[in-house]
Amino acid sequence: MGPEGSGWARRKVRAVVLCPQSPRSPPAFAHAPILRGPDSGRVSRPSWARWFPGHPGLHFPAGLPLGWKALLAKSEVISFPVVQLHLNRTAMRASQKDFENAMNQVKLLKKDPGNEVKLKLYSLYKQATEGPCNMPKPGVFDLINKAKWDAWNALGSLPKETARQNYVDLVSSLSSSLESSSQVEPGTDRKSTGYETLMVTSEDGITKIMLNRPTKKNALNVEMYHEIMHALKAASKDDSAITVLTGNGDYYSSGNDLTNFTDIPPGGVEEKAKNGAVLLREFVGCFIDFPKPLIASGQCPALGHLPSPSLGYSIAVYASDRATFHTPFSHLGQSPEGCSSYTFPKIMSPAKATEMLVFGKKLTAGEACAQGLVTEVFPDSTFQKEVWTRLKAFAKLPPNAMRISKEIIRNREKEKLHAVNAEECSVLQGRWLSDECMNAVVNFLSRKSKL
Ligand SMILES: CCCCC/C=C/C(=O)SCCNC(=O)CCNC(=O)[C@H](O)C(C)(C)COP(=O)(O)OP(=O)(O)OC[C@H]1O[C@@H](n2cnc3c(N)ncnc32)[C@H](O)[C@@H]1OP(=O)(O)O
Repeated sequence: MGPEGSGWARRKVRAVVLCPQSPRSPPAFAHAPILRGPDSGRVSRPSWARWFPGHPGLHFPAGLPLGWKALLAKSEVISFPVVQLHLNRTAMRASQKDFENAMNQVKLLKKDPGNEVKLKLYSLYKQATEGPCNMPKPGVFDLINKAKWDAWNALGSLPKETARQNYVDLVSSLSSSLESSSQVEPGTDRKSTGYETLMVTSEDGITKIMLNRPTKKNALNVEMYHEIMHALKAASKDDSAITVLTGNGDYYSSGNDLTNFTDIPPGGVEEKAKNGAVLLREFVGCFIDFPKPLIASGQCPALGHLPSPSLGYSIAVYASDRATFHTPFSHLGQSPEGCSSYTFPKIMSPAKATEMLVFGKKLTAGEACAQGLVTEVFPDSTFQKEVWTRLKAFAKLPPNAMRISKEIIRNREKEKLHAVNAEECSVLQGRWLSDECMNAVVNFLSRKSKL
């Protein structure tokens, strides 16, 4: 079926990829060339699409290793429909109808999302409907209109369709975070800090960093990696006593966003793998160096690599009896990261760590607690109440004493952890260039596999 076929129109859209090079950079798709979609007018084309063969004007990038070339060439012959399907689904973006639905959803929000979010909604709405800011700048004393103008103007030349998609995504995350009371922890809507992929709040001596891409199961796209690092650095300097890491929605996290693999820079996949290793090393380094008590609070399944740093370096891990812990590195043709190759065998036992890290065994919260990875498990129904009562009590303890105690517990290991992190990232850099990894990613993206 061709791109204009009705099957295309009915398929769901996949996430588009962000570019890893610059911290807090705008999404790569904001600058991508344009394709025409069946029901959404002009839609941006994912930058990775040009590396897939079989489409007019698509070619192999310079520096593509033989293994990948062979695989891509093979997919041209035997799996062309898969690649075609994926391109099409990605190319389709939020339709006018999705946008209108989102506008109606905003009116139905039961809680005020706060001024910062409202400004974001306003600016995305204006950009989506009128394009770049076209109003004269209000005077300095016209505070409200000036704030609105600033927010809209800050979107620069973001394409209308990207603004429309971002608006729909934002409303969707707001709906799930503000409306789902069982998932929302105290303090969630008190302070929004302008992050795209996180909700960060600070209250009662506790800074809470909540992963906030519930529709993508909190998969870590490149922006989220940078935002988590930014939030951790800010939390290490703020006046809170403890920091809590948690996830919004029905997954704590689904690990690395596998679409990260599809945004190939001009230097080819080798440059991509190198950038990924640099990013991961810096990301894990932030956890190693984080000076305050860090508590991971997981009510839901955690998958992939966020569990590794969270489990390895948190001073405490609280889980509900619904949570599971899964590090399926081999399934994805990858290898352990987040220092899990060092911390897991120490915390659990080499044999149990092998089951988890090599064979990808998924642990229930109870099993993870019995293995020492999780501090305590609570019933799902009372999880939030019990954990937050405890956290609030911890946050009243003298902060300097807690910081110094953490330091003395962890500092002897710091150098070792940084060395392990560097080694793991270097091994992973090689794995990302392997056919095993490429196959696993293609299988997920083409919907042939899930974990
Ligand atoms: C800097 C580099 C670091 C490298 C080291 C990292 C290693 C890892 O993290 S390994 C782990 C990678 N993660 C995965 O392989 C998980 C893949 N996801 C799944 O298997 C499933 O999505 C699921 C089991 C997590 C949930 O299944 P289900 O409840 O059926 O939900 P959907 O599959 O429909 O997911 C909804 C939506 O979210 C997208 N999504 C989920 N996880 C990811 C992901 N990791 N990467 C990209 N996208 C993800 C999924 O594609 C769906 O999107 P839409 O189709 O657009 O609705």
